[in-house]
Amino acid sequence: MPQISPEFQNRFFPYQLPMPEAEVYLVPDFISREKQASLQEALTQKAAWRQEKIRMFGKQVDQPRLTAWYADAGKAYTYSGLTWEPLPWLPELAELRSQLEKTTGAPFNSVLLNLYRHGQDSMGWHADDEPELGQNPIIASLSLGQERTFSFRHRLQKELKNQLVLPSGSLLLMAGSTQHYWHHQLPKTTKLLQPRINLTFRFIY
Ligand SMILES: O=C(O)CCC(=O)C(=O)O
Ligand SMILES: [Fe+2]
Repeated sequence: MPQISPEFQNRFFPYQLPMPEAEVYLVPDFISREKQASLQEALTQKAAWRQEKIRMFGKQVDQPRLTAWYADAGKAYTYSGLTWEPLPWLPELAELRSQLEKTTGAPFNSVLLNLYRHGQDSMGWHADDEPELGQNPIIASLSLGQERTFSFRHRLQKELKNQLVLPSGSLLLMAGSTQHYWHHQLPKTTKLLQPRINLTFRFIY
């Protein structure tokens, strides 16, 4: 099972969130200030954004965000009931992957991109616990652009919650038993917001 390195755990200990039965780090400025805007621009232009549908109350409706999925050849992934065929890595994504692998000591072979166009784009409560992610998945989630609120809620003790703001350039790393015990979401807001790109790097078996 892939593990995050003791070097990462020591170096980023101050950034670990105080959540029981979880291992979550929020590292601000993981992507340098100079790189954030150009990366967001490049990915907005070049990523193969798709408008996927979801079934809601028996109807097909647009997912409230655009998505794109890149992975090593031969990997297929089922996500919210959709099966994805991987696209070859863009150079920008390959570079982020190697930066993440170097820093965390963990391997990543896929990345899901989410584009939240405005405050009404969102992602509902879920855990990243699909079987192909394995027992204790390590999910490295990068944010670019508009800062957004992100929340955690314990799956058994519903009163245990944590709400954070994900700034541009930040890394949210979820590891250990986080996905077993916690759900997370990116809620809608009525505030007028600029676009945000989220990249979640994963390892698929
Ligand atoms: O946009 C985010 O920060 C959350 C994305 C997420 O949870 C996911 O892709 O599974
Ligand atoms: Fe997620």
